[in-house]
Formats: sequence, structure tokens, C-alpha cells
Amino acid sequence: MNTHNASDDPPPGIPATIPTTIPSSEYGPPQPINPLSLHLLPHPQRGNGVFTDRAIPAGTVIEESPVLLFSKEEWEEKGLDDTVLGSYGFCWSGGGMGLGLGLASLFNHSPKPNVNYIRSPQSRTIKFLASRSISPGEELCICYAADQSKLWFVPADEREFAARKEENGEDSEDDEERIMGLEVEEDKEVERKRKERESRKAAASTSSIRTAGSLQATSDSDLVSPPIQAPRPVRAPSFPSLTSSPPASRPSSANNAAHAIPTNALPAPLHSSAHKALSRRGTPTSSPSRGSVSRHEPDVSSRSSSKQRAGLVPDLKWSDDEWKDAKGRDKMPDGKVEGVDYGETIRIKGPAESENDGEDKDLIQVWILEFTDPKLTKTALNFSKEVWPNDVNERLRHLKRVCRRKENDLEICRIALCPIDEHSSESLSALMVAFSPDLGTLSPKTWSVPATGARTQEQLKYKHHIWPVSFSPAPIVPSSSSEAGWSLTKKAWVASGVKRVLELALEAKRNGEVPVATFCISPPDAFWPKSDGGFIAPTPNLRASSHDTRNSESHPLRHAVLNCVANIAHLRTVPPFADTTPARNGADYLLTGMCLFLSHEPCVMCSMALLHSRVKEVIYVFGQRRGGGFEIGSGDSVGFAANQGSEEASHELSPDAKGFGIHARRDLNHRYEVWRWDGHVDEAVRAELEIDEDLQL
Ligand SMILES: C[S@@+](CC[C@H](N)C(=O)[O-])C[C@H]1O[C@@H](n2cnc3c(N)ncnc32)[C@H](O)[C@@H]1O
Repeated sequence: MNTHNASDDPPPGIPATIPTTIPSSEYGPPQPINPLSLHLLPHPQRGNGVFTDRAIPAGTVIEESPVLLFSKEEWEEKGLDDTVLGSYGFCWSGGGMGLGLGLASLFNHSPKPNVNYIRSPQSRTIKFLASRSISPGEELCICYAADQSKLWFVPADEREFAARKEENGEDSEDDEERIMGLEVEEDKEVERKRKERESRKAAASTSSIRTAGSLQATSDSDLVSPPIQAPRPVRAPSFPSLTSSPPASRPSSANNAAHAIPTNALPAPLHSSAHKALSRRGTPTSSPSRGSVSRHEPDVSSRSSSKQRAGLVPDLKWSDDEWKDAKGRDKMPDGKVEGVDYGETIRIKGPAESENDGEDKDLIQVWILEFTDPKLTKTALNFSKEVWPNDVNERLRHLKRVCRRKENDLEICRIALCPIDEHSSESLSALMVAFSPDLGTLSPKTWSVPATGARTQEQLKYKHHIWPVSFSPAPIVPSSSSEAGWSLTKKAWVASGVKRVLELALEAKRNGEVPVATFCISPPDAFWPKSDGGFIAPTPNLRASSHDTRNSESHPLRHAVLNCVANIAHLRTVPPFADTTPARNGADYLLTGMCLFLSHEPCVMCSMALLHSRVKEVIYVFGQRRGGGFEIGSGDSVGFAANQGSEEASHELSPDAKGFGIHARRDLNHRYEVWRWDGHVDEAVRAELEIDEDLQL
């Protein structure tokens, strides 16, 4: 860009507010770089920036800059993100990048911009408009990202904030975010940390910017101020897809056994006599489907080693008949005690499930236009589509754009524009004027609207009253998951599973291990959900147990859950399961349709392992105060009480638990049901199995 002016005349007066460190050397004083008398001048912390020496009225078109387009592939293949160009690209349609020419590349970022921009894929330009009136001497800035944490550099305002804090003598040590922004030239350590933070932010920004990237320029004219700059490439993790069909068959179970799980993680193979016993007594059916379960029970005794319980373990000591009368109805046998012989459990909900509750009353604030003149509807609607193009704003996808109400005999039309943190009132007003003079008579208003769509009829009714929303009744977690629906026999079965897992945990303790145990079982078909279309039946008669072996194996990852998943994976590779269930190469770790009993709430790693394994249901006995995979305390920021038990039961859950609700999160690709045993546990057993709070289970 040539700022040289052959004339030696001084440039038009530059107000004192423009930085005085103007390079005047061989080219003389700086000259305007566009007809509006803008100047490219160095800013102490932002590199060069665009300044004006004149007042600019709101709505003024500052420049329509051309862009050089790069396809996504080209940009990524050439690694342009990692070159200097990486800071100058605008996300473009189809995931491509547009390198801004002219002023486009020179505007610095401000969280409170005075310039907005509109991308136009058709003309391959970006139009920049003053979003408010700009005074002489001001720097012209756009907003790269409404959420500053998504920037790939430390914005100057953060540094200024930190510097101010330091000047005021405030101790900012507890404020790492800010300290990182405080650049002390001589301090190498601070500089190193700052760089680390920038690269972390760059990585963190990728997903959100990606999202934004996919949103770019979906309409001809795409008006948004969110993230524009080039994302750093990050490879998406390759999670197994829930919906993908099982991979191809393996050649032989023996081969599969060798590659499914590293051999050092496997228990010893099943005893051969056990296999014979199974084939004599009736093998489990092949493709497990509803109602096809063989009622024959394999007569296989467990093998246990000092390190790990392996192989097929005995079934629960439980009989359906004992809990049913001749007509198949629930029957309470004599002498049985509630909470001991049959279950008392608390349902542990995950974050995604709160959306299913009629209680979901969260609201967010958006900008709206409100008017009574029906002639304005079309223009206002078109403007809304520009500010908030289809599919662009994830946060408002559930919201209908238009809300019509009759109030005091007046038809009032309200049109949603965008969340309030995406534009200031001034910037929206300026954009409205630029869009159509008809809108000049309106001013944006803030309005509260539902934060999510409706999942139940009650929610729809409630939310519609506030603002029309979309209705998507698909349940997050199968609707069968209500303890109220459990038969007495299921409650008794649960009680015996709990008893088994506590015995295993005590055995682990006797063996010098961390006393955590699991018992995983294919539930009898009587307990399969009656109406859940998505239910995939478990492999009949499959059962394994395990306990923690971190001590004996001197291996930090030998948690009980991981050991149990490995045991199941092993069982699937040996007869009878390998011979009779469909071979699913690499999928032997699956606990599909199974129920897992656990002595203690698992850690996040184990909760994720269970998620990957597609377990159906988990029942555990002792909760963890922090670091657990399930229980979200009622005081947690994720924000809802985690049970649907009785009042008393809810007090039993740790209100200050700091778990993660891994089992039912919208952002993960499988959900399972989780229950905590709330029945009797012998005090001596409880004391024996108590575990150091700092230990991640
Ligand atoms: C598109 S360029 C803007 C022009 C740039 N200042 C120059 O001199 O070429 C983006 C880069 O400017 C710097 N920058 C922009 N806004 C900033 C801000 N608010 N604080 C600190 N640096 C900023 C960052 O280094 C960023 O990578």
C-alpha cells in the first residue's frame, strides 16, 4: 500500500488522539489511504491500525474491499494458517477463506467495534460500514469474535486491563487470564506463558470458529460480526459413530482376541471345561434380538486370580418366580426387607435431561424489532435474515423469527434479530439504516426468549407463551428410565447386583487393592424396555466382573471399569460368545444393552469408557464428592439437581458434588441411564470401602 504522496504539503491535520509515533522518515508525514481521509498508523499494541482524522457519520460505507478466495483444501494444504496470511483471512462460504485486500486486512479488533461488515459472496467483496458515528482521531475497528477467548492473540484491551490492575496494586495472581495478558518485556517466563496461552486459545478457537466458518455467507449477503479470522487446523477425534453399522467380520476369533485388546490387558482364557459345559447345556442364541434369549443358563464357575477376576462369572442369586405370584404379578415374599432385598435407587440425571423437564425455563436475551405497521414486516424479516442468516446462529436455531401478539387490540409484530452480545444497539441501528431507510424509524429492543426449543407438549405451551419455538420431542434419554416403572423383581435383581458388587469390592480390599469393583451383566429379557424402539438387546448370558488392580499391576489405568470392559471384550472373543454372536471386528468391547453394577461412582475416564462401550444402565453405590463422572451437585454451574427421587433422597446426594454428568450430555454421542443405590449398606462395609477423596476412581 503506497502511502507516499509526492506533494510535500503536510497532510490534513491529524488530531492528537492519533498516536504520535508516526513514521515520517523518507516518505514524509503519513498520507490518507482512502477518500475518507483514513490513515494507517502504528498502535502501540496492535501493530498498524486504521485511524480517521475526520468525523464519520453512522452508516457511512467506509470501503468495499475485494477479497482473494481460497478453497478450504487449498488453504489447508498450503498450511496458510501457519503463515503470516493466517491472521488476515476471513471465513468464507463453503468453508473457504477470503484474503481481505485493501482496508479489509488492516482493521484491528475491538470488542466494541465502530465498524461492521457485510460479506458478499456474489461480488467477492466485504463492505465495511460505520456502526456508529466515529470521532476524529478514533481508530476504526471491527469485532473479530464476540467472545474474546476465541481470539488467537491477546487483545490489547486485556493487556491494558491487566496493566491497570497492576498500577492499582491489585493482586492479579489469582487471575491467570489477565496475568497472561500483561506483557512484561524482560520477563521471559511471562512471555513464555503468554505464548502458551495464545496457542491454547488458537486451538480452542478452532471448534467455535469452525462452526462459524460453516455458517459463513449462507445467504448472498452475509452480515455478521462474529469470528472472521482463519482457524488453526485441528484434527477431529475419531469417535466411533453410534449410528454406523458394525464393521466387517473378523477372520477368526483367535486373531481377533490378539488385536482387540493388548494381551497384557487380558485375563487368562476361559477354562476349556467351562466351554464344554456351555455347549452341552445350550448356547446363547446368535443374533441377539428381542425375545430370542435362551433361558438355558450356562453353568460356568468364575475364575479368580489375585489380580483380576476373569471369565464368565456366576449369575445373580435371584429368581423371577420368587417375586411373582401365579399370575405373574409382583408378590412380596415373606421376610423381605425394603432397601435390603429389593432396590431403593435414585435416578442420576445428566445435563441433557434437564431439557426434558417441564422445568426448563431458561431464557436468553435477544435484540428484536417491534412494530405494528404490517408494511414493515417484509423488510424487517429480510433484515433479520441478514443479521442472523439461516443456520448461522446455533444459539437461536430453535427460535421462530416472528412473534405476533394481540395486545390492547393492537397487532404487534416482533422479529428476532440476534443475541444481545453479538451487536450493540448502535451498531444494529446503523446497520438497519444502511439496510433500508424504512427501518430508520425503528430501534432495536432487548427481549427475553426461551434458551432452548420444546421437548414436551408442556414445554411447548409454556415457551410458546413467551416466544414461538421449534418442537422436537425426541427424547434425550430413553423414556423407559423411570424407577417407578421397575417391577418388584427388577428391584430385587438390582439389590442382588449391589450385594454382589460390594462383596467383590471387599474381596479387592482383602487382596490389597483399591476396593472398587464392577459386575456387568446382560439383564434378563423381562427387564428390557417395553416401548423403546432404539433398544438393542444385549448378548444373552454375558457376564463379567472385575476390581481395581492399580496396586497389584502398578499400572495407573487398571481401574475396575476398564478391567471389566476388557473382560467382556475377552469373553466375546472366546467360545461360546465368539462362536455364536456375530463377529464384530474391533467392536468386542461393546456392552450394548448391558447393566453394570459399580461399588463407586466412576471417574470421568471410566464414565467415558462406558459411554464408548454403549452400556445401557449403570447402578453404583457410593458417590464421589468431586471428580466423579456422574453426579452434578445442585450447586454446580451446570446447574440442576441431579435426582428425581424423594425429597429425602435428594438430600442424600452430595449437594456439592462436582461431577460431570457424562452419561447424559447433549454434546456426547451416547447416553446411558445411571442410578445410585439408596438402600441399606452395612456401616462396617461402608467404612471398609471408604476411599480417599483424592483418588480418582
Ligand atoms: C488483520 S490483522 C490487523 C492489522 C495488523 N494490526 C497489522 O499491523 O497488519 C490482525 C492482527 O492484528 C493484531 N491485532 C488486531 N487487533 C488487536 C487487538 N485488539 N489487540 C492486539 N492485537 C491486535 C493481531 O496481531 C492480529 O493477528
